[in-house]
Amino acid sequence: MILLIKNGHVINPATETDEVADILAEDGKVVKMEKNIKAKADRVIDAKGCYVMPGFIDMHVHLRDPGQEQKETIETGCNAAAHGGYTTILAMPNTKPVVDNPDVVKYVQNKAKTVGVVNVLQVGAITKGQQGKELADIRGMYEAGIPAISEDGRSVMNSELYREAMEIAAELDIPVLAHCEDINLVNGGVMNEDAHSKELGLKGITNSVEDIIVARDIMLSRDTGAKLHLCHCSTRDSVKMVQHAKMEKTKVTAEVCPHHFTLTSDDIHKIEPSIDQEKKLAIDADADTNFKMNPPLRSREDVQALKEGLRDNIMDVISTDHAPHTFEEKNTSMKKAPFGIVGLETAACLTYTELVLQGYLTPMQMAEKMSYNPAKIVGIDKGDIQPGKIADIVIFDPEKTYKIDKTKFASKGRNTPFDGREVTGKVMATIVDGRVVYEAEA
Ligand SMILES: NC(=O)N[C@@H](CC(=O)O)C(=O)O
Ligand SMILES: [Zn+2]
Ligand SMILES: [Zn+2]
Repeated sequence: MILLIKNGHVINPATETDEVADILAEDGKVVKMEKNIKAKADRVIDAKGCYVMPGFIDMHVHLRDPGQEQKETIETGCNAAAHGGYTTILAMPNTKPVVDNPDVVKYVQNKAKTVGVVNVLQVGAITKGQQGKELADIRGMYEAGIPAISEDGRSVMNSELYREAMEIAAELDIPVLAHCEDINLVNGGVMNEDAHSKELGLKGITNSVEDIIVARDIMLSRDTGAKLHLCHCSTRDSVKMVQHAKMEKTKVTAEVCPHHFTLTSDDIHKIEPSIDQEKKLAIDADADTNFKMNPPLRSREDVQALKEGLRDNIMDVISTDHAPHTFEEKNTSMKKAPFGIVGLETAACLTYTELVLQGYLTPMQMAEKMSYNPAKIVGIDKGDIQPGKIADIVIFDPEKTYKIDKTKFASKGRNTPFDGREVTGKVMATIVDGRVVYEAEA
C-alpha cells in the first residue's frame, strides 16, 4: 500500500518541520517527505490548506471493556479515537474486572488487534482490584506489555504501598500515571466548592483534594526516582507544583484535559426537575450532569493558570480522559450521576479553538502536547513523521468552523457538555500504519 499526502502544511516537532511538503508512505512507514513528490500511489490525499501532524496520542482513555460494554466497547472507543485524530491511545485499567494481571492485559490487546483501527496500549492497575490493599502483578503485566501503571479513578491512599509501586515502576522504567485525589477529603463532593455549589446546595470538592496528593506524589517520585505523570490537572497550585518540581529536576510531567481549560464552574447552571417526554423518565436533576467530572470544573483563576501552564510548557500533555457513561446513568442528578465526560471526538477542535486561536499555543505546541510529548513520556517510537518512522498521521483543517454534534459521535457515550458548541478546526483524516482509518465527509 502506497499513500501519498500532497500539499499539506507539515508540523513535526521532532524535526521542527513547519512547512508545506508532500509525504509518501509505503508499507506503513514514511519513506519520503519533501516538496512535489512525484510517485505512483494507491491512494493520494490532497491536504492543501490542512495541517499534517503526527497522529495524536491520548494518554488517558476509558474503553470500559471488559465489563461495561454498555458504555463503550473497544471497537466503538477505537472508532471514536480515529474520528478524533488519534492513532494511539492508552486505556485506563478501571474496568470490570480491573486490569491487574497479565490475562486481562492480553484480553484487551487481542481485542484491539482484532478491531485493528488504532493502537491501544493497555495500562496496568497499581493494586489488586484497585482496592488499595496489595500490589497488582506489575511485573507480570510489564512482561505482557503495559506501558505504564495507574490507579486512575482513585488514588492509592496508602503512601507506603504506593512508594513500593513507584520503586517497581522506576526499576522497570515505566511512568506512573497519577490520579490525584485525597479520597477522605472529597467527602461526597460532586462539583467545585464555590459560590455555585452553595447556590445549588451541592457538596463541594476543594482544590486541596487534588493539591495534597500532587504534592505527595511529587515527593515520592523524588524519593524513588520513578517517572510521575500527573493526570487531569485542574488547579492553579498543581501547575505551580509541577513548575517547582521541574526546576528541582524531579521526573514529573503533567496533562490537562480540554474541559478543564475550556469550561469553569460558572458554566454549571441550575435546571428544574422535569420529565423527558420521549423516554418518559423523570429528571430530578439539579444541573446538567454532563458538567460533572472528576476532577471538577474549577474557577476562572484555575483555568487561566492551566492555559498559561500549557503555553509556558510547564504542562506537557493534552489528554482527553474520555469517560463514556450511559444516558440512563447521566440522566439522574449531580449527586447520583457518575463522574466523567467523553472527549476523544472533541479534543482537537477544542484545543485549536481555545488555545491555538486564542494565542496560547502555536500549532507546533499543539502537535507536541497531543502527540510528540505523550510518545516521549510513554517511551514509544511514535509522534514523529519523517522517513523511516511509522506513518501514523492526522490531517487537520484549521479553517473549518462548525457546531459539535453529539449524535454524530462514533463513541457510544453522548455525555458531553460541548454539544452544539461552535468550534474551528476539523480532523479530516486519520492514518494508522499508512492506512486511512478515518476520513471526514467532504
Ligand atoms: N474522570 C472521570 O470523571 N471519570 C473517570 C475516572 C477518572 O478519570 O478518574 C471514569 O472512569 O469515569
Ligand atoms: Zn482520574
Ligand atoms: Zn480517567
